[in-house]
Amino acid sequence: MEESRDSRVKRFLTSNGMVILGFIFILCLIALLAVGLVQNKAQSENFKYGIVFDAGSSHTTMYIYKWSAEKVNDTGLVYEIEACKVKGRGIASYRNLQEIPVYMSQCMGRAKDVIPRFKHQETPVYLGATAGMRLLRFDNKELVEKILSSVSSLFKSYPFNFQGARIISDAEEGSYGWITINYLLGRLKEKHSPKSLFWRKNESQSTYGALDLGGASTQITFVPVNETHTSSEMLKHFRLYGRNYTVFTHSYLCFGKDQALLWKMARNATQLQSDLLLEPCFHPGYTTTMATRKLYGSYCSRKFNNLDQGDTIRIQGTGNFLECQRSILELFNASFCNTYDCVFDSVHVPPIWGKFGAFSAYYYTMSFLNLTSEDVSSEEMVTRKMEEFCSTPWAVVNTTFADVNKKYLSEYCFSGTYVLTLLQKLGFTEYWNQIEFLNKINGYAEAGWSLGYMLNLTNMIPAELPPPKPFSRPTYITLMVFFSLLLAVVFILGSVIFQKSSHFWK
Ligand SMILES: O=c1[nH]cnc2c1ncn2[C@@H]1O[C@H](COP(=O)(O)OP(=O)(O)O)[C@@H](O)[C@H]1O
Ligand SMILES: [Ca+2]
Repeated sequence: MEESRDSRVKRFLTSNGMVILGFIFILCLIALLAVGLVQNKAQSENFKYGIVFDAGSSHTTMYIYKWSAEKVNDTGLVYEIEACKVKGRGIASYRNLQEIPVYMSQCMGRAKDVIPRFKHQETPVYLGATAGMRLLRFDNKELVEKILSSVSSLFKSYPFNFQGARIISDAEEGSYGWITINYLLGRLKEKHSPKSLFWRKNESQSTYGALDLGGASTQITFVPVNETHTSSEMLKHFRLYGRNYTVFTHSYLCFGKDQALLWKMARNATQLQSDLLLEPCFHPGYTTTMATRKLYGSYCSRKFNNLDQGDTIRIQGTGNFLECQRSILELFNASFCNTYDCVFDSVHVPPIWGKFGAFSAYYYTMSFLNLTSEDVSSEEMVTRKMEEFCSTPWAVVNTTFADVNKKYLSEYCFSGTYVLTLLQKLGFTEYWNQIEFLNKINGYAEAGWSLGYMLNLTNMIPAELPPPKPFSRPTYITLMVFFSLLLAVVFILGSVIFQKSSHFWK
């Protein structure tokens, strides 16, 4: 009786001890998993940063990009955390070089605040200048060098890793814009299906063409269906994520919207008998004056210089869409064309096909005019809107859009008509519904050449596709948890059975 009570107590203690042990074992496993997860999360938060100054003809913008160091070779994972508009005009318009660092340093100060201090030294800074500086280079190479070296010495005085300030080429501007949008839209990398343990390729996705409209130049870049009839200078070859791409890219200097307007007005002003220019692309009732030095001062408008004119001309809007479009059409000289796929400026653009992303001033203009929606699927709809908008008196436009920047507002009739005409000339008449007007893509970053430029210079897009991991991260974690729990159950069961069997043998 005494003995049996003793053995019951012993058995009770042993079996409960096993339970407690098993419990501790499970707790340890859970703790291990939790530590593993937290550890991996901390690793993925090892971020990198990059700074690109887009020195356009009208203004400069500083973009700060951030990405996870772990996922460096994936696609669509870099995002823009800051877009700082540098105060003042484009860098090519400064004659007093002391002014440039004053404005630039405000954005550089912002970069110092936004990027953690311990990352400053490893963060690259690039400045790329576009058509404004290309135009200035025709007139004054020395001044171009001075501007770039003034910017460079400012950047060198900051704790970042300065990588250079230069004018990017036409082809770079077009190609990097194309890379940016296709990277952000996830069009460069084949997607793998996570449903299958065996990775398989989805059908290959086609890329988007890129349309960039600036103030001084405009670019079109896309993969042509057939490149055999295209001049090899306009074709660029890339190998990205294991695939070869041949893109057609062309930049039209002077066909940016600011230079086109100046050029058009200078052309019309040559026929003036007085100092009054009637301008159909401005709203009725809109008046302004312009220094002839400015009107004829650009490389693009200079050939119309009329020496007989005084210091200023008066400009008065008439708000006539048809007249406006007619005067814009005169800029597109097709006299060298001899085949159907030929457009302005004697450049042969291959036939348009596939989807296109239109950004920068294409987007700003069409978004103001409410013409970016998918419902606006034809050229006629845009034409009707422009006819109505251009004929609206300036007083009405001005009060309706009281909070819109006056310079942009006064030019939206011209800009909208110009966008319409330019797209017609590029061959989009039948393909209007193939165009998507893009600004910030999927919330990651603004469309433009600057992200593509940084991706290229930091080697973030590998030529070859990295071999895929056998399991996706969620599958990996699920399997780990499952096997750990199985292990625990087996261990506990084993212990219990062992315990029971040892009693049996006693
Ligand atoms: O809010 C806006 N509304 C209309 N146009 C804009 C707005 N913001 C910028 N722009 C225009 O976008 C264009 C940007 O051109 P950019 O300065 O990049 O020249 P580039 O690319 O030819 O060197 C300019 O024509 C500028 O006036
Ligand atoms: Ca630009």
